[in-house]
Amino acid sequence: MKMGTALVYDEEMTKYKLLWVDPACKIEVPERLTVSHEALVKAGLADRCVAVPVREATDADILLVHSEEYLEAVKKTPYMTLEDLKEFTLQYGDVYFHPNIYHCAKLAAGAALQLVDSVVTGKVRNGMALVRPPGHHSMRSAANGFCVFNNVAIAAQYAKQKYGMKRVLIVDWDVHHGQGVQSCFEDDPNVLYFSWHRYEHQRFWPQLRDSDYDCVGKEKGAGFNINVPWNKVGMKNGDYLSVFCHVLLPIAYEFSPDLVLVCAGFDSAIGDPEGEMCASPDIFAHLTHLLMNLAGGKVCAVLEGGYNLTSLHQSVCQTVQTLLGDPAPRPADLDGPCTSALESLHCVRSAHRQYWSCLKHAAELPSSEISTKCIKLEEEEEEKQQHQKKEEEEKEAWPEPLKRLTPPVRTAVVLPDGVVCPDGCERFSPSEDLNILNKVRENFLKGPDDSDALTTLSSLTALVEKMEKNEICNGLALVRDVSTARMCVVQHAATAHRNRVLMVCVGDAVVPSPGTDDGKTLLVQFSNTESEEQKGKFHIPVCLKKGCSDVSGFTLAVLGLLLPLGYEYDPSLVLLVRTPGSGLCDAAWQQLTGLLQGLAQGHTLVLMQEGEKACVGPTASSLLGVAAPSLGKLPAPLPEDVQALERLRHRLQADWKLLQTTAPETA
Ligand SMILES: CC(O)(O)CCCCCNCCCN
Ligand SMILES: [Zn+2]
Repeated sequence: MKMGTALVYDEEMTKYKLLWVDPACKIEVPERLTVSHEALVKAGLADRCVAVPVREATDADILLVHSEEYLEAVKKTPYMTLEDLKEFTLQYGDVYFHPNIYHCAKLAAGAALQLVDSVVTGKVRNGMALVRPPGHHSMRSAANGFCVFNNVAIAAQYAKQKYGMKRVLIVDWDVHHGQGVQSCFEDDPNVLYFSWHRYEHQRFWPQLRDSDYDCVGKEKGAGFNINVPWNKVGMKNGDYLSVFCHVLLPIAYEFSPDLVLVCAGFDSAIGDPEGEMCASPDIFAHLTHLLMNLAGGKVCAVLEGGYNLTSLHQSVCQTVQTLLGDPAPRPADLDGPCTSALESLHCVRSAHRQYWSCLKHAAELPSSEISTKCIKLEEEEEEKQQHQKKEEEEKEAWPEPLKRLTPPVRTAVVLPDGVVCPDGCERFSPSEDLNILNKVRENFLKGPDDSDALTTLSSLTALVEKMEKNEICNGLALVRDVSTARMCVVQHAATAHRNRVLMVCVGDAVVPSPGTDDGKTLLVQFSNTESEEQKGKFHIPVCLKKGCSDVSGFTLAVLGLLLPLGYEYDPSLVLLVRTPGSGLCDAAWQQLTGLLQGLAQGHTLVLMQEGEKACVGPTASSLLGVAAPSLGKLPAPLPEDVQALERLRHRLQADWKLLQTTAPETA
């Protein structure tokens, strides 16, 4: 499977700027590109990428989205005087022209197409295009919001036309609504457009009614346009992750795209004067990671906005480093979604219930139609506070994202002699560490002669040690006795260090509750056996009617339950245990293994029964960072499973805030 990350950049795109006074446009400066590229170079990330040259988009490329008259009009701008340029600009909103902007706009669109070519032809796995002018606001016949040509919309049409891509997902995490993208694809069921954006009940630019959650697409495209309006500023990492886990990912997996395009705007990060949000730059490592198992990993990120030069370059680095396959940093102290975000979440899920089976049984909008439209009153008086907030914003400070050091060894394996070590992995040699051997001997060995158990268990203990020291990223062990191995790892990890271990068990073997409910271990078990006894906060049995053999139900449980739990729990180690009889297909297993690596800095330890030899290769592939195979278009999950998950989420959300999908009952 092809690895490699493309980086498309050319300094020519820095060679235009605002030539007159216009407060609305002064934030869109050439330095946005130079600081981003220089940061990638300084962090040693640019060198790790495959440099892909830009090209000019041709007329034919541009006409995939824009009208001839618009293109002909823009073609005249290089020859205009300053006065003509000002005149020409007046017909559009919040955008400026420059003698060289037409050239740069062709390069920006061409860069996106070069990126699509590199990814779709398999030259690289994924990539990022650092471009300006941005694109997602430009309309078929109009420039808008610093945008001239709609880079990502052109890329999507290009991918469909040139490569016969059936389904394209566009994720727009820029803090503004990409109305240009929405209008291009709103009746197209082959392009799923997702956007969140600062909205404040239509009071924030571009103040469009069509940016609200109830604009779901038109005619055949109904359901394929997802708008998540932020009606308050100050949204944080927990708000963003909730929307990914409870809206975007379930629908994206059901849609099963052949290609993922990202309108990668970073004005949704903390410090940005436009967004006024509070999400930290490292959240983009997680947002990127969560998309990387879709479309077989074919992810193309194209820069849109981002106006705080510090959070911009930090966010760009977080994104590119994740595309390169480096483990994401731990998501520090996540809060649950705020009330306003929950209202938006609830409204979006209700608006899309009828289109997506993953949402079919999402909480019904009460007859009072909790729309986010009626909360204007209280918003007015809060208006003033927001302005004071703006002043504070200037001094907004946030910690520099932690260095994401990649361990020297990516994947270590503990395998019986007869099993070959998968390519790219490193066989982990048994430990000679005496105190480990003695501890294992006295705690876990039954008979004295159990030498190969001693070898296995001491190797596992040593492996956990090396993961704790970040010398090894992740591991895989094929063991005779999974339950003893599991206890050995949990006991070592939990006592030896101030660890939290997330244990995910897949299969029907009954797993005893972890010793205590002290929170040192969170056990989530997927099976088809209904457990009668009431479990504590840290033991969550997920019962699916057909167990893990039903990919749709399993995927929904992973995305809407396991991931939010995992992010909120924020473990230092993920122990993924597969017991026989899980009925889980390889692709679903690899999706699970891939997604879980967003936690614990990628420290995932997979334990499998010796009999599961056939699963070693696929598991190793995911642990090495290769994207999991696509699950294909997911059929509807069993209604009883969706309802069971809703009930489980409802029961647990008091303890686990990231499981919430509706606002607490307003008094
Ligand atoms: C690519 C992008 O979405 O970031 C462009 C945003 C355009 C914002 C226009 N209004 C600016 C008002 C200045 N206070
Ligand atoms: Zn923006």
